[in-house]
Amino acid sequence: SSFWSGVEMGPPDAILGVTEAFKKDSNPKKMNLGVGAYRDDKGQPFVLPSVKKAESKILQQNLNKEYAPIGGEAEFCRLSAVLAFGADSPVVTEGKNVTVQGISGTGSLRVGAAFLSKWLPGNKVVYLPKPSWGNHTPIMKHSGLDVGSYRYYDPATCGMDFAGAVEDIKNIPEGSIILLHACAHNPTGVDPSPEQWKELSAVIKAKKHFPFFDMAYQGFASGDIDADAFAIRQFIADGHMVLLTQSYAKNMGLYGERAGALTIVCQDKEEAARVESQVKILIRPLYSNPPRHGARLVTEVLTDPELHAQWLVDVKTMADRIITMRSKLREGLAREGSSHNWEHITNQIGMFCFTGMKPEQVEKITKDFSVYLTKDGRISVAGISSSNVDYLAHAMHMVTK
Ligand SMILES: Cc1ncc(COP(=O)(O)O)c(CN[C@](O)(C(=O)O)[C@@H](O)C(=O)O)c1O
Repeated sequence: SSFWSGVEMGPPDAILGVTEAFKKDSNPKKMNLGVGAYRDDKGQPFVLPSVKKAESKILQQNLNKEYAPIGGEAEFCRLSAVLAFGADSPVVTEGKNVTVQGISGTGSLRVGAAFLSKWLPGNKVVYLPKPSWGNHTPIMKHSGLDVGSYRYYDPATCGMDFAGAVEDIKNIPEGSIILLHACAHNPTGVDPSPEQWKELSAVIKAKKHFPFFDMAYQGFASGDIDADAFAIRQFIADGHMVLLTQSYAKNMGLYGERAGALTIVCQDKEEAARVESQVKILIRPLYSNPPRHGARLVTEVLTDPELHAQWLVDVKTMADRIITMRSKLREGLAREGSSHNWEHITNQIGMFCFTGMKPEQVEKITKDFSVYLTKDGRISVAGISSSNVDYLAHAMHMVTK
């Protein structure tokens, strides 16, 4: 017998498994609305022009392939902190930030959670919004944290259950970890308003909770880098010490390059030095040091003024196309004669739309129309184009009428 005869077949990933099923479907009208990856209006992956130019500049520099430092290149880390907090933020100007390069958003979340699990003096339970990104729970559990939840989404309105969120956060044991999506909430596309962020900040502060921000979509939600960083900057202004993870998968299209960052805000440089030493001690046995190409691309784009300007255009182009597809889908459903209120399709923001379709309707739209999406009814709006939006509206109408 084999060593592995006891290994059972695991279930396909709830999100990435949808793409596997999509690839097996021979229907020419099939649509993949599963994984949160941007596609242009021809349904093709999009390498940002700013990134392409940065790449050719880098190749001409004949750089070597030496190991990066455990925490990644210092310049990449500095630029990531500036992007998130703003160049004039005291977090950056007073060196209160420990910022290391992570393996995109997922790797940054994993190291951040491991750090909290080992060093946070409070209640080592992280409370996720209900619902949250499917991978958050296993990432947190693998890091040694227990996982709880707080109300966030209201199925009745397909909007935010703000009163429920505040009440739950008030009742969570003092000094717990509250995970917050900085913008473009996944899977619901529902974000707090600026006023609601201010109230959440006050409640979290009053309860001495620890805010853990996951910012995987900065710039990608509204098309404005600074607008999408409102929440994180508000919490800093309100005096919170936060942990932040960033990803360049979406806003720079660096999905497969795995470029991301983890920041832990400290009270001063001395404390930052101690914290950084412990973060490196966690990284070394996990993957030793991060991949360099993606970090070099980010650094080139953010430091070359022409490329930085081009990048702002590129990220706004992506955000605007998604916003346009939301409107076209809603108009298409109205044209189909749907009697439902689909306002949430255009009220929600970012990569995803939480359609409100029930699991049996999701099953039917996949079986009858080869439209692929996750069981929770989430669709990646980026998978919609002007050539398939009417087909989708028809399919959604047929399974929801
Ligand atoms: C809230 C959130 N946080 C972190 C990540 C990690 O992203 P990365 O490690 O690639 O930087 C994602 C990506 N989530 C997906 O877009 C999605 O939900 O489809 C998809 O990329 C994924 O991996 O699931 C995310 O939605």
